[in-house]
Amino acid sequence: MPAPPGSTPPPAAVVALPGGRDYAVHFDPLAELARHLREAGLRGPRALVVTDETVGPLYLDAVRAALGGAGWDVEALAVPAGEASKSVGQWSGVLDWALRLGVDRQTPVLALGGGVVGDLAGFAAATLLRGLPLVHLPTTVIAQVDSAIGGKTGVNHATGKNLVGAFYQPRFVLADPATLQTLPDRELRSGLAEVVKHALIADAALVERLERDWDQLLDRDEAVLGRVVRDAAAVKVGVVAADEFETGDRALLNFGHTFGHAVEREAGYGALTHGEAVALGMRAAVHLSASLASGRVAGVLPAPFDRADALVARLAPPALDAAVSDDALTDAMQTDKKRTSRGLRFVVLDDVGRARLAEDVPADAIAAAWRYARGE
Ligand SMILES: NC(=O)c1ccc[n+]([C@@H]2O[C@H](COP(=O)([O-])OP(=O)(O)OC[C@H]3O[C@@H](n4cnc5c(N)ncnc54)[C@H](O)[C@@H]3O)[C@@H](O)[C@H]2O)c1
Ligand SMILES: O=C(O)C(=O)C[C@@H](O)[C@H](O)[C@H](O)COP(=O)(O)O
Ligand SMILES: [Zn+2]
Repeated sequence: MPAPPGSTPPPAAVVALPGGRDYAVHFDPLAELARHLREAGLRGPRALVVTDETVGPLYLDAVRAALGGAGWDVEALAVPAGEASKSVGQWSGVLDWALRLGVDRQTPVLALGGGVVGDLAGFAAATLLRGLPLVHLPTTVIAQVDSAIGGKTGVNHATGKNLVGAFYQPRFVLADPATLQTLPDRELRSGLAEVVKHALIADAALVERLERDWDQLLDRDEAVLGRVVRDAAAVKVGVVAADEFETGDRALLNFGHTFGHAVEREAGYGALTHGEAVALGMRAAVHLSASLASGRVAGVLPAPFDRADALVARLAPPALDAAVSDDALTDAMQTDKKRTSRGLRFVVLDDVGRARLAEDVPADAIAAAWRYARGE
């Protein structure tokens, strides 16, 4: 939420990283972009904006206005909106465009949009001239609480989700809360899936507030949505600062994703939103958590998993396509990046607000989790 005139905006969250790579996550209007670039030591004068064909018409003028007066020379590229743009082909297209413009290592890449633009532009920034300065300007809930923070960049491959990419941290993140007001309802709900994920794995107090304030969130009450987005982003900031390269607890951010990424691949990238697939995946993962805690689970889940399940149900995940078999989905999970030589690893809940990794998960528990996600 923008700070009222005359008041001091709340301090930014800082992702603390070794090697002088700390960066801030600002919740501030896009109009403040030139100041944040200056304060981060970025001077240009040229800036490359990568956006998509939906977000560009909504917010590119605001970015141009913010930068134009401060002497920046802005070049912009809009890719088609949607998950299909997270492809090797689009990544290569961004490289072609940037190299044609004759960029140098002082040219920042500004990713204006949701997680698709952030992951794609971030990977282009990571690979152009072996690294151009990257700034995220996230405009979806998913991007403001999750994808713009933490440095995972990349694109999808037919073999699996996000299989081509790099860890590459931004110089800063500038999330304008006002941009969330133009999100379609489907995308708002989709973004709340990652919010619910952050709450379930690490923040029991946030679970309680989500349960209490859900209707106001769906109504986009600025104060309620603004606070929830900040708190969910804070979970990500903390996890990334503790484990940048996912050698330990960062894997917990993958709650619901082992199942969810398989759903995205089997449905065809873009058929479901990432958040919808993660919501379905969390339904399966909550069931798996209950199975591992209490053996075979029939009917209503035992406490505390019933509570986690009820929160996930508020996301109203779509039905899993009956034409896609559970075996196909289980096969698709084999490309998961958390896999080790011992097999798949799943993120499960021990309690609401507490998660862990589970190995050696029995095949029948996975099959039962898929059936539960289908509502069987
Ligand atoms: N890197 C990470 O850590 C990370 C974390 C979570 C998700 N992701 C990735 O992010 C992607 C999903 O992100 P997403 O949900 O933001 O998808 P997205 O970028 O496709 O955006 C969703 C839709 O909303 C539109 N849109 C964006 N901002 C808007 C606004 N303010 N007003 C109106 N329309 C707007 C977009 O054009 C698009 O059609 C997935 O590819 C997922 O794998 C990455
Ligand atoms: O930042 C992370 O770490 C996450 O796992 C966040 C996830 O929400 C996100 O979807 C991520 O891209 C998944 O990562 P992957 O390594 O499993 O592809
Ligand atoms: Zn995700």
